[in-house]
Amino acid sequence: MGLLVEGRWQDKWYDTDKNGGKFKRQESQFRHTVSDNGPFRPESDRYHLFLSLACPWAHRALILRKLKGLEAHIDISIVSPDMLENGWEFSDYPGSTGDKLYGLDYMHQLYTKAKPDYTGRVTVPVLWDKARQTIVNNESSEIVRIFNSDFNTLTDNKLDFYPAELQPAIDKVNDWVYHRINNGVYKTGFATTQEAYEEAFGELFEGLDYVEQILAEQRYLVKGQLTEADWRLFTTLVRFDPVYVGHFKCNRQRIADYPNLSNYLRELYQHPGIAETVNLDQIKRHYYYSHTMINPTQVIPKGPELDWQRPHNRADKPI
Ligand SMILES: N[C@@H](CCC(=O)N[C@@H](CS)C(=O)NCC(=O)O)C(=O)O
Repeated sequence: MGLLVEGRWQDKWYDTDKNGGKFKRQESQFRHTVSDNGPFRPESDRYHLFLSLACPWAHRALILRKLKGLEAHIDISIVSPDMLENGWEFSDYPGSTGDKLYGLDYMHQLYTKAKPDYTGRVTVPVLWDKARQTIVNNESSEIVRIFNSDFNTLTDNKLDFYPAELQPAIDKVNDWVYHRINNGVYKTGFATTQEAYEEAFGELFEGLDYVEQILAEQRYLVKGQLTEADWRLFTTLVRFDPVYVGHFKCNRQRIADYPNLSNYLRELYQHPGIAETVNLDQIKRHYYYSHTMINPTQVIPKGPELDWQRPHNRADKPI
């Protein structure tokens, strides 16, 4: 685990000391978009997605690629689940691919290929442009939107997970789901003081309790329509019982203990194409093996037993 400073790799863990033990996530730095009139045009086989199957942020992008029929147009490279002193690396771990474009050993080499003096964290996902040999975007919330709409002329896939009329409602939900839940599990797990842990823990479970209430009344997070807000929540929910409960000490209760959330999780998991984007082995391996300051033995728990293929009751909801 580390970061690049003026293009040189440094092995350093997150510094929580200056924030009273609190984990603060950095802003992503490559923020271009794909459009008909900019430098990054929507073209088949021009872009490549670098991702980790373990990472919830990368998982959103993988899901949208699948749902929007982009697999034939945008190929992927999957890093190793192990993120240790060299950060994300490429290997032949089962389910990973190696770097299909350049045969690099480490993800940080891709960042310096794009920007030789880059300073910052080396994160996934990365949307890469093969034509210009640079990073288009490394912010998953934006990659999700690029996939949702910017390749429609190529795919003719009109599914819309961010429809104009629902955007204000989706933005509102995303905002608190991000702070309390998606990033909330990290704030809880990476806290290095009791106070910071308890604050994040409280906000996380308030957030989950609130979602449980919403899902008692409607099928999805925004007005009974499946949107990006649901996929963004899904990637955290699917990691919750196998990893966050134990590894990140998010243990007031499991998703399995929430009737609505657990049915909702199963519905999303059973959505066509989604189960194959979930690699539980890599998910568990990444967190338990890479975060050595939380789990120095690197022992990976065997459980829990999960059955997300069981029937769900979500079709009964009025909206
Ligand atoms: N805001 C970014 C965050 C991505 C992110 O933090 N990914 C994690 C993996 S789950 C990562 O690559 N961490 C490496 C690091 O922070 O050095 C996004 O959503 O794309």
